Amino acid sequence: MFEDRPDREEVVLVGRSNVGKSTLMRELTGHSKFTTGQKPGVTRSPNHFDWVSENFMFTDLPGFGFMSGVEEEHREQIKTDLVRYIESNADDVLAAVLVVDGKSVIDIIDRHSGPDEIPHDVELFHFLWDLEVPTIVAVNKMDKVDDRDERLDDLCDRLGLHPPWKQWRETIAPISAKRGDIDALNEALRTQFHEQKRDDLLKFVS
Ligand SMILES: Nc1nc2c(ncn2[C@@H]2O[C@H](COP(=O)(O)OP(=O)(O)OP(=O)(O)O)[C@@H](O)[C@H]2O)c(=O)[nH]1
Repeated sequence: MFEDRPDREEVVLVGRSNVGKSTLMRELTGHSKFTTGQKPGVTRSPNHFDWVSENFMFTDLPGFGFMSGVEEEHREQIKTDLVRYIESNADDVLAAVLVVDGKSVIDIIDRHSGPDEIPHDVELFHFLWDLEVPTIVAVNKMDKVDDRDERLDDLCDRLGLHPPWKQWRETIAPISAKRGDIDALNEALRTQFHEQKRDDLLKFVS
């Protein structure tokens, strides 16, 4: 299990290994001390960092899904830990950012879809929604994608959101963390927070 969770509200980052979570964390927080690299599965335990302008922190949770050289049993353990972490902290989790690789996500989802199999990304997305954690899918590495709209519409379709993707801008955020192009994600986070604050206020007055 993960330990030492600071008592603060947080935005959690989840996603398969090598989708660019550490690169994105660096962009979001301005911190430079993240391990990035080609080796899948580099991130192993949660990293907590403050967002520059807001009073909450980002938590980078370990990579899950396919990790070469990591046994199935260990991968399952990582996934179980991730699920437990979110379940037990759901009240303090302001939002979740599910990071996917825009170039490969559709292929990966389609390869793992079957009568007895739900792809990890899709499973996690629904799991977060069921927990009522506002969830944003950060579609990273868009600099490598040519058919942008088509790809994003396909992703909506796989996640059970009606295309076109443009009507889901508070949920689908195409970005390129490596190029520092994360405006769509910042915008989606702001929208989610405003909606949440409004809901809290409505609860308060009703
Ligand atoms: N083309 C492109 N490459 C990117 C982008 N973001 C990250 N990368 C590259 O993707 C690779 C993985 O990035 P990381 O940030 O280490 O990925 P991670 O998800 O933290 O990986 P784990 O630690 O395994 O969970 C690195 O080679 C990055 O340079 C992007 O927006 N575009």
